[in-house]
Amino acid sequence: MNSDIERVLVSQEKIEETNIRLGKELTKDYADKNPLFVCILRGAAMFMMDLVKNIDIPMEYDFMDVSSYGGENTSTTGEVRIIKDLDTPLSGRDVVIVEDIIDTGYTLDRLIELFKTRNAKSIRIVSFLDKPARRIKHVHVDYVGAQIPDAFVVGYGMDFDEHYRNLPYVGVLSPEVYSTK
Ligand SMILES: O=P(O)(O)OC[C@H]1O[C@H](OP(=O)(O)OP(=O)(O)O)[C@H](O)[C@@H]1O
Ligand code: HPA
Ligand SMILES: [Mg+2]
Repeated sequence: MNSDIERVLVSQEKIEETNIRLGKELTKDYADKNPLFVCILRGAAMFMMDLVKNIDIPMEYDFMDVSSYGGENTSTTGEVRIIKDLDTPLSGRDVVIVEDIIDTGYTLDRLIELFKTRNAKSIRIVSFLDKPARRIKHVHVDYVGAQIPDAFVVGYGMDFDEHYRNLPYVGVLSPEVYSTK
């Protein structure tokens, strides 16, 4: 295990199981809807690619890049910047927003508001992780992989200062790593 990781929260095995479960639920709920899955870069990229392999219906996907946690920060600024917008029109579409983690809820709150103005037919959220203890903006998360305690986690797409995204599991980052920065 990476020495900067205090403990593993979601193992590779558990990740696989979770993606199979979520894929089945979404396959059932979106049959005949041709949903548009919207991956929120960069954190959700790894989850999205695993998830869609478990979805067995016609569907499309697109990517959007937004950011709120800058550089060496473990807390949000509350300001959500759009770095890359979608290429697909949302009007009349059944949209599924794919996130890696919901923390304060600012990112999702902003995205839901924006997608409503683009006349999406429906908007649902699938997030690999949910950290309810830190929620500021109340957003309803329709599909959740796992709830986690209030700790800064990395791996499986999630970063600290752009590192650790490639870890194949989710782990709690040792506080020494960011307190000595
Ligand atoms: O609920 P919130 O407090 O808004 O936090 C969740 C968001 O923060 C992280 O993204 P970040 O903005 O750090 O960018 P990244 O995905 O490129 O790492 C994470 O991937 C979520 O998108
Ligand atoms: O715990 C976290 N880890 C990485 N990125 C994040 N963005 C919000 N919360 C987190
Ligand atoms: Mg993100």
